[in-house]
Amino acid sequence: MSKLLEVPVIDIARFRSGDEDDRRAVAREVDRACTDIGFLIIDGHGVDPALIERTRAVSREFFDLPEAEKRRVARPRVDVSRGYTGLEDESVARSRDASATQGDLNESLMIGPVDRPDEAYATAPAAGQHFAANIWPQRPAALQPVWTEYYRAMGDLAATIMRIFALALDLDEHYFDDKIDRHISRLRLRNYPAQAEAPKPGQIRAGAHSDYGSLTILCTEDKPGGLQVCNAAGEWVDVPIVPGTFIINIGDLMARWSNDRWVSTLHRVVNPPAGAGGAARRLSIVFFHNPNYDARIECLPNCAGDGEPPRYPPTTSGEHLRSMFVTTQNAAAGQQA
Ligand SMILES: O=C(O)CCC(=O)C(=O)O
Ligand SMILES: [Fe+2]
Repeated sequence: MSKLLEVPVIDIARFRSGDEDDRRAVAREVDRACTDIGFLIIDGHGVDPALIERTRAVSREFFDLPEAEKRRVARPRVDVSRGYTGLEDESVARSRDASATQGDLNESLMIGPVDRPDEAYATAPAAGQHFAANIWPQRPAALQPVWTEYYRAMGDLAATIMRIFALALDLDEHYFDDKIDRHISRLRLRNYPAQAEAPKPGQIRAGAHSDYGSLTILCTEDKPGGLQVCNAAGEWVDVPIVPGTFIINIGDLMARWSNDRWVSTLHRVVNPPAGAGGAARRLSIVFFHNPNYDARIECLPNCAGDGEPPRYPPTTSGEHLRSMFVTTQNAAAGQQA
């Protein structure tokens, strides 16, 4: 079978409520998408569209506030991935290429876990800053409750997807359950403003990068200047926007777990064409699902074999993520990690 070169749409309702054959059929489709392109679009996910709309509305309201007010909830340190990051303060491409210095043309606000596990676990030395307190803006007042609800909904959806992943990797469906039950995921809203001035040479909305964690759940909108992925033929292809769906991609930890059977694909967000005007403003709701900080990330038992040794040294979710967070921040460059 030739490789998929475009991102496929997969209906996961058949996994959520189907019989054994349906569930395995979904897992096979997902395995192919993760092997060939690392991205898929999911339909039939069961998330309430009204919750998505409310999340979008409160977030847009936040980004419309004056810059000085947004800076009041600024990200405090490079290793604390919470709060507001301004336009050009970050270069995600640096996660893969140390020489990439152009600031990304988006601003963002992010939170981490909204439900704290027991205190000893949350404050253990290995927990680092992964359970740092969230930094909530005062306005809009509805942002905290709405984002909290959205974060929980994404945690549940990610748990379902991780079960599909387990089946797709020929593991017990519940293999990942105890590795994600205290997940250190982040919810990040990215606002890509319309571009009144031409970007600098080489500067785009989000530079080429792969995501760092287990999987990402993206809800975006159909605007000029969108998401592209680099397929197995080395071509940048647009990810289609299908109303009512989420875009899912696997992150580096899933690639490491599967010993590169699955690909953590390079992707980027390109600029709108010159003259696109105000219509080019784009808002993405990005949920980065990350396993428990102490989850060991090492080649899965069935992903290595004769002639196929493990390609990566073992690490933990917490350590891998910390090292990626600190390499991509411009505003805080030079600050201690
Ligand atoms: O906004 C998008 O479409 C993608 C953003 C992204 O890749 C990221 O935040 O990691
Ligand atoms: Fe990304």
